[in-house]
Amino acid sequence: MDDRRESRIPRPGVGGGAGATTKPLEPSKATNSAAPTGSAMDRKRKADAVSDAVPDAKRPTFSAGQGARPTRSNTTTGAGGRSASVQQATSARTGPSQAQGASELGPIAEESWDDIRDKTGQAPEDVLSKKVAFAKGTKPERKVEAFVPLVKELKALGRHLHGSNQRLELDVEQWKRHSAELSSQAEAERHEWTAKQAEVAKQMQEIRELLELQEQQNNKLESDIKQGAEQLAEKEAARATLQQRLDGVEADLERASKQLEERDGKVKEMEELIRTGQKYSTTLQTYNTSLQADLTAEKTRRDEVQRAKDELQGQAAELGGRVRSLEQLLAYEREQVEKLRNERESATRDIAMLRADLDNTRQERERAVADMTKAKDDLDRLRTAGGKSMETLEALSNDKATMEAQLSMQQRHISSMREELAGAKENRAMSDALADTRASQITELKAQVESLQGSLADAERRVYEGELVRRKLHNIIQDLKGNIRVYCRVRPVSSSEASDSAHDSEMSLDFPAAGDLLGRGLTVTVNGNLSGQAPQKHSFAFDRVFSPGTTQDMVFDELSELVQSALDGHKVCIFAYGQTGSGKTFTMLGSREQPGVIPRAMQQIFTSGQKLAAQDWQFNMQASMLEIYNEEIRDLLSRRKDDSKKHQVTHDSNGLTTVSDLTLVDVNRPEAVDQLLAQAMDKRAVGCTALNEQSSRSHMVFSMRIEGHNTSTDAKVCGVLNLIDLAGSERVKESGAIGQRLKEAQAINKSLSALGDVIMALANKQEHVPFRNSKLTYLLQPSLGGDSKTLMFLNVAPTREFGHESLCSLRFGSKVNACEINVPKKNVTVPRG
Ligand SMILES: Nc1ncnc2c1ncn2[C@@H]1O[C@H](COP(=O)(O)OP(=O)(O)OP(=O)(O)O)[C@@H](O)[C@H]1O
Repeated sequence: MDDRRESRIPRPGVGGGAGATTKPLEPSKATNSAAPTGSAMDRKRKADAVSDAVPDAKRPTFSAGQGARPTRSNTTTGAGGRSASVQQATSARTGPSQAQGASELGPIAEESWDDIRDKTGQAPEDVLSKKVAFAKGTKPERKVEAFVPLVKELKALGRHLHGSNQRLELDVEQWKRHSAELSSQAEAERHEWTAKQAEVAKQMQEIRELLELQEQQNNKLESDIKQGAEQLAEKEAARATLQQRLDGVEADLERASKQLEERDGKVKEMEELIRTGQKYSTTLQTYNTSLQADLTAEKTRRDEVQRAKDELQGQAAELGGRVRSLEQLLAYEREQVEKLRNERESATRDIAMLRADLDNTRQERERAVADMTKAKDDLDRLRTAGGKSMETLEALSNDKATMEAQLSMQQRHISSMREELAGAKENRAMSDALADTRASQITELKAQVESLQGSLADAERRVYEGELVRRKLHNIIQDLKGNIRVYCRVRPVSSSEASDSAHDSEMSLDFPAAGDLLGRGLTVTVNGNLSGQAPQKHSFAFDRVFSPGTTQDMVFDELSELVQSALDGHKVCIFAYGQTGSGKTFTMLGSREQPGVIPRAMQQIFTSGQKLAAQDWQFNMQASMLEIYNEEIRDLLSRRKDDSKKHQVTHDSNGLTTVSDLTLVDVNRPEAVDQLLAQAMDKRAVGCTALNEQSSRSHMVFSMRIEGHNTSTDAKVCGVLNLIDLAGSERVKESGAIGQRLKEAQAINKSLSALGDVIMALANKQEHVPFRNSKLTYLLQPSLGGDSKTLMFLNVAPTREFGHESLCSLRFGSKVNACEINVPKKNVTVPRG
């Protein structure tokens, strides 16, 4: 493009007319072209400087950078030529005037300024400033002569200047033409440029758009890359965390395996636990499939267990009977053996006597035989002597006959004795055999008795285990159902009720003696409202029913697992509800001789905590105690005398409750809790009512926060145990309350009624549950509507006198039992690393 433009630019100079074209001018060439002009040209230009000064300055100058414009060096390139042409042109145009001047001045006018300058080396200024001085008396012709060279010079200079002027005018014209040409070219080029610019602008726009697109894509790519990098970093972090966890798990595994090695002795126990856990997990899986089916299955199983239990108990009773009859048989057999042994001994004695008799008889016989032989000998001697008298012979014959009779008698006797002896021997053999048989029978019976005793123990153990399984399954079902558990406890008839005829001490409650509802059901009989109306029976079933004979120990046994779960990180809430004087305080606090749930729970928590220390668990426990009296919270552990502070209840998102400005005491042994309880009981509002000498006039809340940390696994648990003794509901009319007592009773009844409303709303699954209607319900909110394991003791008085109150309480208990709360949740943190 530049080349094209340069080629169109006219170049003034020698042979260069207005339309003449020149070769494109390259800066290097332009510079080089100036060089060969040599110093002579430079000198000439210097000499021209004065004459050319003005016109040259007015001439357009070009620079190589402007392309089309010839540079000064360009003009220099053709300087010689241009000067010559200008001179020629000038001389051609100025010819007449010069000729005219020559004609006036004669030969003076023929010399040109260039010649003068070359000859004299003068500059125009030198000529113009020349002064001519004459000595006095110089002749005018001399003076004229003196002026002639100066005039010549001045004329030559004048011509030169005129020529220069004409040359300049020519140049100006040329330049004007050239300029017009250039302008049109420039205009064309400008159009071209504008079009090209537009095109370029369009292209630029396109490029810009492309760039923007590219930019957007780049940005997108960058953000993708950034995102990818972030994801990568996240993944890397996750991987690192997982690696850490893996390392941690590996370390844990290593530690665990070491611990396993160390705790080899506990393996059996753990295996047992694992087996039980597997059993539970199988059962739980079954339960998860269908709770209802599981419930039925559980009922069936429980029935089966119950049947099995009954059967086993029957078997046990039967086995016991059999054992007893076998023992009797054994005693009889022993007697028989003893008898036979005696008989055998007497037979042995008889045989010895018979043997002695036999020996005697044998000796007598031998003697008789000897006598007979002697008599025979005598007879023979007498016969031989022939002379013996007939009398002697007869006498001898008689003797012989007698002796023979004696002999045969003795022989008979001997044979009978022999028979007797054989019989006795037989008897003895028989009794020996019988004794052996009896002895083996006795051994067999003994083995039987032992095995029966074993199976009896086994059956008893199975019954016990079945009962344990039943209870555990029941607990699991309760947890799965998320119900509030209800244990009903009936207190015994008090001595005053029994002795005072003013009281109707007849029992209003019955308990099933066998069957499915054994230990779970009860029936209340209430007198008809109208006189003559028959008493009415109402049956109820709860998670557990404790009849009046149940000891504190037995009651606690039933809830110790629940208490234990507070150590495992659960929130546990146990509260006692019932009419005044029904045994709530006795159940929760008890007496020194018969401690209740709170002291026993503390004992268990501390003992279990100590046991768990062997497995590297450390526990930190904090207790607080408050009472809600006339709808105001009071700190029972505050040591301030005038504790008029207003306490506010707040619940956090984890369901943990905080009461502002409440005294928290670190406890690490049960005795410390005993002291706190004693201190709190001193402060608690208690009064005497017509129905209870030591009636609690406030709701008392004992709260213990248990934080556990396993130093080897870094696992953490945070459990809460809330144990609450509510004030008793009462009929104001019957309690005889007036004044302050009346106000207290009204506040108590109001808050209990608010509790009833909350329970109803929960049971009916209402959207709004009015927890905020009383301090008590607001405080219990996480236990009633949250994820606590909650148990309510329903305390009931046993006699007909309180039949109606008992019926109300039992109905309320049924409602509570049907209340569903969230499934209890453990608050456990297991380390990630
Ligand atoms: N299971 C029980 N065995 C023996 N005595 C009991 C039993 N339950 C309650 N009692 C006795 O009955 C009386 C009233 O019991 P308690 O004070 O515990 O009732 P309460 O429900 O707390 O009454 P209130 O609501 O008025 O405070 C007490 O003397 C207590 O010792």
